[in-house]
This record gives sequence, C-alpha cells and structure tokens, in this order.
Amino acid sequence: MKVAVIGAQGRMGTAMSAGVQATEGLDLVASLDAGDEITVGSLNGAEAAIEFTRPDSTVANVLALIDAGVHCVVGTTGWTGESLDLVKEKLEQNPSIGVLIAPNYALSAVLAMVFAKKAAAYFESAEVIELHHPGKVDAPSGTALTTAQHIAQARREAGLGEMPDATETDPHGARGAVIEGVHVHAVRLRGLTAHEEVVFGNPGEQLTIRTDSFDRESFFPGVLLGLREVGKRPGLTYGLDQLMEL
Ligand SMILES: NC(=O)C1=CN([C@@H]2O[C@H](COP(=O)(O)OP(=O)(O)OC[C@H]3O[C@@H](n4cnc5c(N)ncnc54)[C@H](OP(=O)(O)O)[C@@H]3O)[C@@H](O)[C@H]2O)C=CC1
Ligand SMILES: O=C(O)C1=N[C@H](C(=O)O)C[C@H](O)C1
Repeated sequence: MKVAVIGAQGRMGTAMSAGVQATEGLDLVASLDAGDEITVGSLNGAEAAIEFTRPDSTVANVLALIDAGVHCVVGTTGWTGESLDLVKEKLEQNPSIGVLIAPNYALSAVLAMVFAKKAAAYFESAEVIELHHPGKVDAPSGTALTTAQHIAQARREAGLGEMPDATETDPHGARGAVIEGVHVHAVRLRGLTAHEEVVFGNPGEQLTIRTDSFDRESFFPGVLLGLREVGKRPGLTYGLDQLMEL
C-alpha cells in the first residue's frame, strides 16, 4: 500500500513515518507538512494517508484528502459534531473513500476507554485525569474528552444522577473542566508522553483504570490496523474500538 504522512515533521508524523518505513507491504510515497498543498500531485500516488497535524488544520486536510481520492487514518484531535458532519457530507460525494478518525490509537488507551464506559454504571463518582507532555496544544486531551462523554452516556443510560460533590467555592477552577457532568483534569509535565487515569468511587471502594503511552511507537499498531481496514469501510468510522470487535 502506498502511504502519505501529513504532519510528517511533527512528533507523531516522525514516529508514524518510521513505522510505515519499517513495515513490509507499506511504501511511504509522500511526506507533507505545514505549507505543503494536499493535491493528487503532491500525494504522489498514495492510496491512504495518515494525518497527525493540529486541531485547526485537520478538517481542511481531511476534506482535501477525500477530494484527492485517498483513504484517511486521522489521529489529530479537536473534532466536533459539526466538523464530523463536514466530513460525512464530503464522503457522500466520494462514496468509495473511507475515513477513520480516532482520539487515540494506542491499544491500551482504547481498552481503557471501553473499560471505563463499562464501569461507569456501577459507581457514584467518576473523574478523569489526563497527563501529557508540555508541547501539547489542546486541553483536555481528545481521549479524556471522549472518555468523559462515554462515562456520562453510561451514567445517563443507567439512570444515575449527579455525582456527590459538596464544593461551594472554587474561584481558581481547581475542580477542573466539567464535560457532561464529569470532571476532567489536565496535567502538562516535562518527561510525560500520554497518560490517563480514570478513577471511580463508591462508599468504601475505588477502581482506577490507567493507560500509559511511554513512547509514540505505541500508537503505530492501531494506525496500522486502521490502514489495513479503512479502505474496506467506505464512509466515516469514529474510534479504533469500531475495528477491534470489543
Ligand atoms: N489519536 C492518537 O492516537 C494521537 C493523537 N495525537 C494528536 O495528533 C496531533 C499532532 O500531535 P503531535 O504530533 O504531537 O503534534 P506536532 O505539533 O509535533 O506535529 C504536528 C505537525 O503538523 C504540522 N502542521 C501544522 N499545520 C499543518 C497543515 N495544515 N498541514 C500539514 N501539516 C501541518 C506541524 O508543523 P508546524 O510545527 O510548522 O506547525 C507539525 O510538524 C495532535 O492533535 C495530538 O493531540 C497525538 C498522539 C496520538
Ligand atoms: O497530543 C498528544 O500527545 C496526544 N493526543 C491525543 C489526545 O489528545 O487524546 C492522544 C494521546 O493522548 C496523545
């Protein structure tokens, strides 16, 4: 398979390019970064593209890739219901193209999200703590946002109400972001790569689900699975769990 990497000079682009080059059957034919136009010509015959850029660039990049007839495996964060709709619309005009967008391609993180969703119905309290390298431009992480949304959905479906919290004053925002009723805390610390802890509490017991990506090579097996599957699944697929029979 001929593969293009978009965001090739970045932290993820560099790691994904190395992964592609080390994998038999994959051929890295285009490496594009900021300032490079995405066209049939610049993609140099690529059949699929791996896209890890910036939240403010990814939508335009994915639309251009679809226009160029290239399947997409997208890891960039920042997707919203509205931007996903733009991709769906574009895909309606290009019905043979597949796009996979996932907030996290590390298998441990995908499993942590699935386990957290399962656990959520059984606990009074749940909070998400994500910890990342200080070069990350967005907070909370896409993974934490998705984890919180899944927990909130599972709680609603289980008929659980608000979580216990007697906080009356919080002038400094110490209780973190609140995503659909779930508190999310973001740590940025030199030395970290990508980590998340989901803590659940009941009277007298606690469950902690933790995922750690110590290296960006941890994201490649999931991206590789995406590359192998995306062309067989025309339209938009959201989340690597959709390809993992979980
Ligand atoms: N889903 C997942 O599993 C993972 C997702 N991510 C996400 O991937 C994204 C990238 O992360 P990371 O690699 O650390 O970020 P980096 O900033 O290291 O890399 C982004 C790269 O994209 C380039 N870029 C900026 N704008 C464009 C554009 N319009 N077209 C092409 N390239 C562009 C940047 O260039 P310049 O520096 O000149 O702006 C940079 O080289 C983030 O959203 C992050 O959250 C990260 C890890 C795993
Ligand atoms: O920016 C990162 O590094 C990461 N971004 C993704 C996110 O925001 O969830 C995935 C992973 O956490 C690494």
